[in-house]
Amino acid sequence: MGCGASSAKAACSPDATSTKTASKSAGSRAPNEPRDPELLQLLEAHGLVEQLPDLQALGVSKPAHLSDLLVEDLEEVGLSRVQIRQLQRAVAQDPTDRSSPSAVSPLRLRENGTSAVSPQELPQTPKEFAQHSGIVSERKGRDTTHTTPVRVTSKQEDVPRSAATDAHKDEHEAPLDGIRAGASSSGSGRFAQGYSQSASSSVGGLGGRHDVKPKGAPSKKPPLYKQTQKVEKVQRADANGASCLPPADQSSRDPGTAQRHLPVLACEGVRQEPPHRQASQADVGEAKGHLGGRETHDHEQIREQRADSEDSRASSVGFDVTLLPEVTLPQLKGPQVHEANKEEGTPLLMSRQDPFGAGPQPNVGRDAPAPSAQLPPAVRQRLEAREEARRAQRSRDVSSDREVSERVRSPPRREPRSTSERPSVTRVHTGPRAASLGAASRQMFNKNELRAAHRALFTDAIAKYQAKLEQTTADFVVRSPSALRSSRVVDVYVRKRPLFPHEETKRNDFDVVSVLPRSSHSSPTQVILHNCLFQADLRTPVIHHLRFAFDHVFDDEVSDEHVYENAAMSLVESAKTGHANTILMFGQTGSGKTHTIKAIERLAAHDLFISGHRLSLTLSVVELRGSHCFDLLLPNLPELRLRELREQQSAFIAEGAHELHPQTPEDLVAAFEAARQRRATSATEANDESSRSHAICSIRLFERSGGSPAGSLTLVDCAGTERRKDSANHSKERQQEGAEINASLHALKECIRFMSKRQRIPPHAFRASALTKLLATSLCSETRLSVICTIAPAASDTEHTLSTLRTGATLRIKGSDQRGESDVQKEVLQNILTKQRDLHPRQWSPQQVQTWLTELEDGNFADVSSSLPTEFTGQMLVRLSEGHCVQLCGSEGRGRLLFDLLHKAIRGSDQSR
Ligand SMILES: Nc1ncnc2c1ncn2[C@@H]1O[C@H](COP(=O)(O)OP(=O)(O)OP(=O)(O)O)[C@@H](O)[C@H]1O
Repeated sequence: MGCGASSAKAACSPDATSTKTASKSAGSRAPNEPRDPELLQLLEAHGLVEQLPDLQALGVSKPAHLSDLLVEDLEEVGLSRVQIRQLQRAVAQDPTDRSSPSAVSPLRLRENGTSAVSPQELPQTPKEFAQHSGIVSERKGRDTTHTTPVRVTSKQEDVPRSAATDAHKDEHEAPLDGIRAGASSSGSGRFAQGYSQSASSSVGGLGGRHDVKPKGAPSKKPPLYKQTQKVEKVQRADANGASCLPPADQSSRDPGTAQRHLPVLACEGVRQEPPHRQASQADVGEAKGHLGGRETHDHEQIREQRADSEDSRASSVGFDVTLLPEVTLPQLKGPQVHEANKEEGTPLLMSRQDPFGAGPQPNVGRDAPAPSAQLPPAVRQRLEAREEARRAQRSRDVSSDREVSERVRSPPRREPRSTSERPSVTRVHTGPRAASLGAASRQMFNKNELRAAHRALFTDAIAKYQAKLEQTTADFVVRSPSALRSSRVVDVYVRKRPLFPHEETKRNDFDVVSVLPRSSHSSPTQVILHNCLFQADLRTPVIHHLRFAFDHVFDDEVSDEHVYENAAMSLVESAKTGHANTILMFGQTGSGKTHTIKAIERLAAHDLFISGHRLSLTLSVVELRGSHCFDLLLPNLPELRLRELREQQSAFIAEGAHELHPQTPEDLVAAFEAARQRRATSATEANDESSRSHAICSIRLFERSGGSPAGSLTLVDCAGTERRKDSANHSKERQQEGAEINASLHALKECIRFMSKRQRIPPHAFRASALTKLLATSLCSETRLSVICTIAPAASDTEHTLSTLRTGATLRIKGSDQRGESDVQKEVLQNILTKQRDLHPRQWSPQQVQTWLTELEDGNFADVSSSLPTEFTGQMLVRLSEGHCVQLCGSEGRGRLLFDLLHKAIRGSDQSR
């Protein structure tokens, strides 16, 4: 505490009256008071006789009084820490002092406000005691024996040992003894500071019991600053079985006399109980009695063990230093404490956040000294300074936060501006969003919008490229059909449909697909997709000319018959000779799959019956919608189950599919048409009559004579792959349909990838969709498969066309380039912005310099252009001096004229900017 003997008494006493009395009492011992032989003996034993007068001046007349003094007081007298320590032990072990029956605690006297009260004069019943103390409020109600807790300051050493023992024997007999036994030297110097006692339990007749520590226990205490944590530990240990708190309602009745609770920690440290220790033990004992408590023997052991361990570490004096602050009881309700004990088993006192960050602290009352007050002054000052700095920092933070929040709530007012003054951008982003402002303010362009916007630019470039291609086709390395055939997985054909007028007019679309070669005497096998793009600056157009090679590429002008003859007829013939063949239509929605397969069916129907009466055929048509399979040959469209054939691995059939036996080509075509009519279609953005399902027509051929199967032809019309824009305005069901279509086509592509890589498709790839299940036999190597990829030529369909071409190319060549294209040429077009503006002469390219010179003055300077090096740029041109010009032109007059014209052009360009 750092206060002197008397000041400590004043500071630590709970009420002013008792404090004054205590001070007076302490100071009433005259230095020339008759010397106590025991005191003299004690001081002699420690070589401290010389200090006797000083000690007497401090009010010490017997050994027990030593315990009333602060360590600082003893140091002032001239005692070293070691001597104080030894003295402390001696006093604590002095049995003679304890056994003095006549001894009355000076503290008690002080507390009671009398200078000398003999034990006989003390109240003998709780009620008397309460009335005697003068600070007890009458308790109304049933339990009138309970009083407001009283601070009792009688010293243990003043209490006869027999009385304490009696209290043990019979708690109800001697409440006062119990008080005495539990009384502490509270408020009397540092030795005893803070040790006050709850007398309520003993006053109420329940307490009086206390534990006496066996003699011989070590009595060292740790240094003060080390004991803060220990306080809590010991308190918890003591609290396990009992609460030393009195019923809260007692203390709450009189807040003005709120009792300061005696910390249990005070029990620690001395072998033969010093007053505070006994007081606290009495407290515990009383509280246990009050709560129907248990034996404290275990806790005693714990404390002893701790004291032992601390003893080995402690080096400073721990004579009777108070560590815990006094606790104001009204804040704690008895039942709460009881519950806390039951639940956690430890906390007697509710903890609060330690202001110094030293962990949980006991819950102290408002008028109780803060825990830091118990620390040494130097430590306390340090902590207080630190806390002050923290508080200042916190207040600074709070004020800055408040400023910010006020700014947010009420932004600074601005004078309203007129409409004309208003900025074009009204929304201002601040803070983190400002980072995205650039992106937000930047206009986002759609690829197709850019294509359409610069249609003329791109079509010109494509036309020039096509013209150039006509000349250089021979230079382009084209794999011969025979070379391709050797590595063929399947036959892949590409059919380009014409660009519809409405696409050109409405969407400003243009044709970006070129089929090569264009000569009539060789069949086209290449297709070039002109992918028109803009570079990242959105100013420089660029065209990627992607070239793909296929077995045959059908231009938009070719007839259906031509397509059939080149892509399907061979398979029809092959089927008639006993082979299994499949023609698969693949492509984006609206690209002409149905259109093409319709023509093939019609033409194949005739071819199939050409063989006369030798063959008969059956037809089944099923529709795959998602994972469902429906029979298209029956009007009610029954759903069919896909069953895996046992005899053949990864072969599925639509079980129970209806089979027709058309006898004539017309019957067959009529059956095809009927099935197509039943097929689910709907109008989409890309196609007015878009197929929303996959259709599989299976034609099985039989020998009429024996009925044995001759061959088969499977015609598959896939639903078109869709992009988001194709289904942007679709209903939820339609979008779901589109998702299922894309999923099944994705499964088909996976099978195709397997085919191109290792030929054998694993079963799990077939099982991924109903489409691949039914196509499993067709995708096997024994079956001849022709895939006709249909593509739309519109620039807005570029991405989709590219995907189709890549899939087809992958399918065609085993181990082909992963992306499918065999050649890519990138053509960067002139920057659209620089073209619109007049280029500054220094930006001219060598060609532009040549052109300018050639055209200047009607060709008057054409000879100059030929004399310049080919890499002569505009940058070099603008640096020409007059002398250079004269030199180049060969005459002074022409030279000066050239110089003037050049600088006229430069000035004109500067002015135009
Ligand atoms: N080569 C072509 N010549 C003329 N018109 C064509 C050609 N190919 C397709 N068309 C027309 O384009 C439109 C869409 O064709 P089709 O229905 O065959 O496309 P699709 O690929 O089957 O589309 P979806 O996958 O949505 O069913 C039809 O009106 C069709 O007549």
